This record gives sequence, C-alpha cells and structure tokens, in this order.
Amino acid sequence: MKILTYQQARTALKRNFGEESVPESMLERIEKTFGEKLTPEQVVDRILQDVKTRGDEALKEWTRKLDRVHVEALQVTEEELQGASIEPELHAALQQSIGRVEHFHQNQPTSGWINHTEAGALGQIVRPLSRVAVYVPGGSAPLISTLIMTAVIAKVAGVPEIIVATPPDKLGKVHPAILVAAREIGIQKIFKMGGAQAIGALAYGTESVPQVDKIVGPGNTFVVLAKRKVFGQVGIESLPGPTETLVIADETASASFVVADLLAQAEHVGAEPVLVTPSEKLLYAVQEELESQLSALPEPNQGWARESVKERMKIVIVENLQQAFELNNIYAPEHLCLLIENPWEHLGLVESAGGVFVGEDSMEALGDYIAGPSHVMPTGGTARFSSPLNVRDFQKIISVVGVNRKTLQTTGPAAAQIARAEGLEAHARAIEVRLQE
Ligand SMILES: NC(=O)c1ccc[n+]([C@@H]2O[C@H](COP(=O)([O-])OP(=O)(O)OC[C@H]3O[C@@H](n4cnc5c(N)ncnc54)[C@H](O)[C@@H]3O)[C@@H](O)[C@H]2O)c1
Ligand SMILES: N[C@H](CO)Cc1c[nH]c[nH+]1
Ligand SMILES: [Zn+2]
Repeated sequence: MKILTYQQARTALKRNFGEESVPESMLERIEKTFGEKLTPEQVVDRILQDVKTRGDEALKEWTRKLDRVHVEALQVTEEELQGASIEPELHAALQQSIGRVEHFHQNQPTSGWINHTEAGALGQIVRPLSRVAVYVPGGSAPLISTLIMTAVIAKVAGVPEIIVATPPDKLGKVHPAILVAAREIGIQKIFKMGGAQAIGALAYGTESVPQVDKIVGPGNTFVVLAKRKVFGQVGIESLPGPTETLVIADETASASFVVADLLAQAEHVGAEPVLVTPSEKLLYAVQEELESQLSALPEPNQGWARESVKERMKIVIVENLQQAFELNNIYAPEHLCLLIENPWEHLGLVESAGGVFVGEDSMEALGDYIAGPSHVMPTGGTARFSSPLNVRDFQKIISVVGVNRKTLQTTGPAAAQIARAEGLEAHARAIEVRLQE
C-alpha cells in the first residue's frame, strides 16, 4: 500500500491509456503460456491475426490454450439455453435488476428531430444498430450482472440482434445464471469464447460467429487491447478495463464503510482502489479496519483482495476537499465514491468520472448490480473523454438535410465562396447551377 501526499499524487494518478506499466505477474504468465517473452499487445496481435485467417479452428485452439477447455460447438445450444435453471431467489433478483436497468435507460432522451419550417427541413434521425455483441467477462468470475448491464440497454435502444460472447468454464459450459438472464432478456445467440480471440471472431466473423457492427462490454487487458485494435472494422463503445475506485472520505466517514467499498472493488482482478482523505484520524482507522475486514473475507475472495490491496491500493492525504476533487479530476476514475459531509454540495466539483456514488447508502457495489445505470464504465483515465455504456451507444444518428429554394438562395453563395477557397470548383458549380435556374 502506498501513502502519498497531494503533490506526489498529482503525478502518480495521471494516466494515459495504454502507457501504464504491465504487472510482472502478467508478463510471467504470458511467458509461461507462449514460451517466449511477449507484451500483452504482441499477444493480442498474434491472436487477432490468427482468428482472422483461420476462423473457428483458431478460435477453438486459443480457447484450449488460454481457457484450458475444449469446446466442440462454440454456440450455446437451444437445449442448454432452455434447460438452464437457478435458485428462485437468484432468478427473482435478476428480474429485479433487469427491470431497474431497463427503467433507468428508458428515461434517457434519445429521440431524433426534424424541424420543418418555411426554410425547409433540417434534423437528425436515430436508428438502432442492426447487430451488436456484448462481451461478458468470465476469466476469474462469471459476471452475470454484466450481461444485464449491456444487453438490456441494447434492447431499450431497439437493437434487433444481440449476440453474447463469454468464456466457457472448465467444463466448457456457460454459467446457468447467465443463460437464465439471457432468456429473460430475449437473447438467443450465445458463444462460448473469451479474451482477444472472441473479440477477433466478432470483428472479422468466422464460420460459426457472425460479424457484428459493434462490440461493447468490459474485460481484462487482453479484451480491452483487442477491442481497441479492431476499432474501425467494427464499432466499440469505449475501453472499459480493469475496475477502479476512488473514494473521497472525510473525518465524518465510517472507516468500516470506506474499507468495505475499497475491498469490494479490490476483489476484481487488477483493480485499483484509491482513498483520498484530509483526515489523518480516518487514515489510521482505515489501516486498522483493512486488516480486520481482509481476514474476515472467505477464501478465495480474500486471496484476490489481499494481493490487490497490498500491491495496488493508494491512500492520499490532502489538506482539504478541494484538493481531493482536483486529484479526482486528474485521475478520472471509473467510480468516485463520496463518503463526506454534505456530498451533494460537492457534486459541482466533479469534472470526470464514470459514475459518482453519493453518500454512504449509495455504495458502488449496489451500482454494480441493481441501482439502474450500467456498471460498464470507462477506466484507465478514459473517463476524461468517454461515458458509461448508455442507449446512445447502440444507436446511430443520421443527419437530414431538406432545405428549400429560399434557403438555397440565402446560403448557396456563401457555400460556393468557401468551396472556391478550398479549390473545389465542381462543388461551387453544383451549388450555382441551381441558383441560375
Ligand atoms: N470497467 C468496467 O465497466 C468493468 C465491468 C465489469 C468488469 N470489469 C473488469 O473486467 C475484467 C474481467 O477480467 P477477467 O480476466 O475475469 O475476464 P475476461 O473475460 O475479461 O478475460 C478472460 C479471458 O482472457 C484471456 N486471457 C487470460 N490470460 C491470458 C493470457 N496470458 N494471454 C492471452 N489471453 C489471456 C482468456 O482468453 C480468457 O478467456 C476485470 O478486470 C474487471 O475489473 C470492468
Ligand atoms: N465493478 C465492476 C466494474 O464496474 C462490475 C461488476 C460486476 N460484478 C461485480 N462488479
Ligand atoms: Zn464490482
């Protein structure tokens, strides 16, 4: 755990996606798997190229090598989908989550507009994408909730065809709760594939996997790098990678809640929990509480959290809350949790974050499952320029230009002027030929 001053944190928290150092443990795992020293980027290039040229065969081989399982049929069969069952309590919880995510996104304004006036018409029409894929992580835990936090929003946007990709478990199966949630949402096509190989298959298409228009959803470093590389071939929504949380807490915060929130995210592979506080008293209380909550966690959760917390957790001591929010805006975290007195009064200081969790009853873990907004949020500092997954990510806007002769007469000469300044004579004439009529 690192304890930093405000000045040190100004440099330490500044990030540029793709430039962060790769953990030694990941490089070692790569060397073990590939038998040579490669960067994650080189690994992803190799996998994408192979899937592009050899299709299903490559996909299955990479699944065997990286997920250590052989899958005969990549697509989940109708029997598997219809036969999946889970505890009624979990089923009801999934239904509640689906309902709340759907309701939240139905509130997002997304309609188009066309203004018909005496000058003619101008506007924007909105169309859903035709075929999208949602990636549901499954490397270390089957993220059932991520299916809800992606596919339900695609449904609200009106996408007719939604495809799911998720890594198979060691028996070559998809978690039954993912299948039940898929049934509830009305999804039929689910593929047992993960990592960069899944992204390649969806971007290029294979014998079994249809090429999609856009791939959305979070994942580990390999998934995120692959998404970035196939952008252009297909659309992507943003770069939601390993999760991160910045908690701003003052002396009024409960150390127990602060630690609970930091540990909840530390439980994710590669997570980065950061605490920023002006209170030394809270700092000592948090250090004590951390040990006690860590040892109370059951294995294997404790193992992940311990590794993450010890290696990755940062605590920053600041002079006041103003400094805390400045650091937040430099870091641009996926999640910002406000455990301070009068949190609503400070919301205006937030310039960048995937989501803000205001007050001690709005913990981020609730947002992960059921609050309403998608838990798919930008990481790695990309919250400076991108947003949480939302309905607009599944739609496109088409501009509509239908002005009339009156507008042509008032705007045409200016347009022709600009065209000639660009040296584009044919453009100017295409306008002027109408003006002469
Ligand atoms: N930002 C968000 O909105 C958000 C939301 C949910 C989850 N997440 C993040 O998603 C991530 C999920 O990661 P995960 O690993 O559990 O699942 P994952 O499904 O993203 O990745 C698993 C896949 O990675 C590939 N892989 C693993 N090791 C590899 C190696 N050495 N070389 C090449 N490929 C390799 C395998 O193909 C495997 O199928 C977590 O970091 C979590 O924090 C982020
Ligand atoms: N906190 C993760 C990234 O926002 C999402 C998640 C899924 N399941 C649990 N948590
Ligand atoms: Zn989480």
